Amino acid sequence: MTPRKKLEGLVAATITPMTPDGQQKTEPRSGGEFFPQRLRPPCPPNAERGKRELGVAPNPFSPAQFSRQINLPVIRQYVDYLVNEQNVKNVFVNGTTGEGLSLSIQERKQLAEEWMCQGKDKLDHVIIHVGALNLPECQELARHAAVIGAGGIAVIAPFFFKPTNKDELVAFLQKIASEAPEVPFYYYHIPPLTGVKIRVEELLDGIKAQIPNFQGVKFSDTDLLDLAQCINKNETGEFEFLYGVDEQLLGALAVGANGAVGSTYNYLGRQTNLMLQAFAKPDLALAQKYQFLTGEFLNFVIKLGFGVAQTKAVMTFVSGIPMGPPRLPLVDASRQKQSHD
Ligand SMILES: CC(=O)N[C@@H]([C@@H](O)[C@H](O)[C@H](O)CO)[C@@H](O)CC(=O)C(=O)O
Repeated sequence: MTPRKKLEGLVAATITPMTPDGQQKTEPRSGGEFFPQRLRPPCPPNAERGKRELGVAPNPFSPAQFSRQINLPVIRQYVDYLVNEQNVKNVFVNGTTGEGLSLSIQERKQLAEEWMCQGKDKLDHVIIHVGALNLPECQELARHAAVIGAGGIAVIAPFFFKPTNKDELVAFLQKIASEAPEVPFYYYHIPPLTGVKIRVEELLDGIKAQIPNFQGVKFSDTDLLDLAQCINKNETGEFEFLYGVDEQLLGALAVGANGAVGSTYNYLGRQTNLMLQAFAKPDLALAQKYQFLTGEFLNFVIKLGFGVAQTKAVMTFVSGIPMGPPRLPLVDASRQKQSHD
């Protein structure tokens, strides 16, 4: 087995492209030979995608509104854009930016497969978020991610019935991680959205004994003290800490974050890579300059109301790749603006 390349640097939190009219684009296109033949056919044309999801034939008469809204054919162009234009070679699929929790299980699998397929020989790491509100779905997605050869899986804390302490949270994560024991496992810490505020530093204690494939944390919180304490505990460097608040990445790098996962790396990847280079040099003044640029941009758009819908609009504008509208309950950025006017 070739040793795994360490996950560091930038990871784009991918957007899920959707068609404006709810119709799935079906034009056939070429794809790589990714999946082992015995498991599944390699990158079939999109018309066929979804018909053979783990052997389950979809009902052609069902209102497949939800699965038809995903614009799978643009993923290929998206991969090329990230790699060639933004110099970003890692992706985090089906997370917050990807509206993962608003997609059906089947859609999440299709997207994961598409990213694996189109990213073959182009991307370094494809991490699939497999978190959901119930264990069976998380486990199913974890097994699926393992079958398609994902470079890692990540899980958020469930946020309807919430774990109230570290043991409950670890027990939940363990049941998912053990379904894909060979796949590096990341805890996705995002308390502003989950409301689960269990400190990661606490969670790390003894984690390897319970989750042998535990690989690290996607840390999407502003609590840099918690992050710093995690990194301080990680003396041997066995875990990776990927920071998820793009506007203060430089602070996270200063306390030792290995890299970052975020929405802005879709279109500000090249610029943020320059910040990473300046920080590594070290040229702190230059690194600050880049961080301030991101901060100014985000400060401006956050005041106007910034979220996944706006990320889709910005990415469409910058890359020229049609990302489409978000799925309800999120609404199109232009409509959202109108309703606020
Ligand atoms: C709440 C949220 O969406 N946070 C973003 C950030 O990249 C965020 O968009 C950025 O820092 C701007 O505030 C990421 O942490 C989310 C993310 O990585 C994901 O899509 O899973």
